[in-house]
Amino acid sequence: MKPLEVYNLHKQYQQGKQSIQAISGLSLSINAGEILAFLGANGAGKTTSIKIIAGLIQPDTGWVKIAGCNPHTNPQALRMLGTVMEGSRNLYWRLTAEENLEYFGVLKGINSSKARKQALRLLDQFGLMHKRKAPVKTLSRGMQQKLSIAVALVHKPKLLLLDEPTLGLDMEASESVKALVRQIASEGCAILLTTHQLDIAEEISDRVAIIQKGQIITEEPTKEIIKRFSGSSYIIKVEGELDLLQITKIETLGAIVESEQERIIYTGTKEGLYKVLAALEPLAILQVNQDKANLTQVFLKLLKQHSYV
Ligand SMILES: Nc1ncnc2c1ncn2[C@@H]1O[C@H](COP(=O)(O)OP(=O)(O)OP(=O)(O)O)[C@@H](O)[C@H]1O
Repeated sequence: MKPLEVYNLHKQYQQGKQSIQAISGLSLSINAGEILAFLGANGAGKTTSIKIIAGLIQPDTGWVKIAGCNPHTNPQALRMLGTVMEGSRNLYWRLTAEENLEYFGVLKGINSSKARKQALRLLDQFGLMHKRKAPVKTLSRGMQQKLSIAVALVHKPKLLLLDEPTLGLDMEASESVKALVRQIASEGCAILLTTHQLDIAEEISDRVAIIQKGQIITEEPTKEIIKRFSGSSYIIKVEGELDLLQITKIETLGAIVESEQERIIYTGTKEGLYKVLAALEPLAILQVNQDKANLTQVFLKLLKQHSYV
């Protein structure tokens, strides 16, 4: 049974006389231990989808199952769900870090002695033990964010909805939250990550789903999508100067010599690349790098392609 299955969701909002189709036929699923980055431009339909998954709003048609339970018909589903939404922290500011964890644990249906044990385990795992007795309002933003995630995990959910986990955090806090997110996934929790920080999504997600105008336009493993969009250009650096004959030879093969940057660019097949490298002999080849796309480029290209469809 998958931690999350979403099938054919549709949702329309009514605004006066105008109807807005926020979601049209959205389906996706996440396996245990997997991080799915759910990406889309402003207004694409991410929040609406997440609110439906969290049982907060009803879809017009379609269904959601969290570990086999539908959150719209079976409240048990919410026991298997943890949510960290940006902007609305799931914490009580006057309570201490430990009290927050215990309180939310009990609220999610675990008994108080288990909640206490879980609280201590999470405080330790999240590096917050020294702030155990500190009221939340006195914690730094990074610590509050870590505690928010810990609180969402206190009842050991199968699925974690994580919205903008590193927004506004400094480098160190951001690194630590990223490592924790990966660790949580490696312990078996499925994570639905929404973020506009595409470098973070690229770094920590296993799979990417891109939504545009309420529809998924792409869903594939992060590494594969990057590979698919990475160019067939190679950047070659050699030791020493090229002579005129070599320059003519490699230019005939389609390479471009960028003398100022002391590099050669070749766009083409691997076989073509080998011919260029052979033409450079006897100079020593210092490096050959393939031009690699990043998720931001992929995302922008896909949105552009699909806006003409
Ligand atoms: N309560 C509402 N009433 C009317 N329209 C709404 C409502 N909530 C969202 N919408 C509209 O539905 C569409 C999808 O919005 P949604 O908030 O789901 O997008 P989003 O991808 O989360 O955007 P963002 O990245 O800006 O948060 C938008 O056109 C939005 O204006």
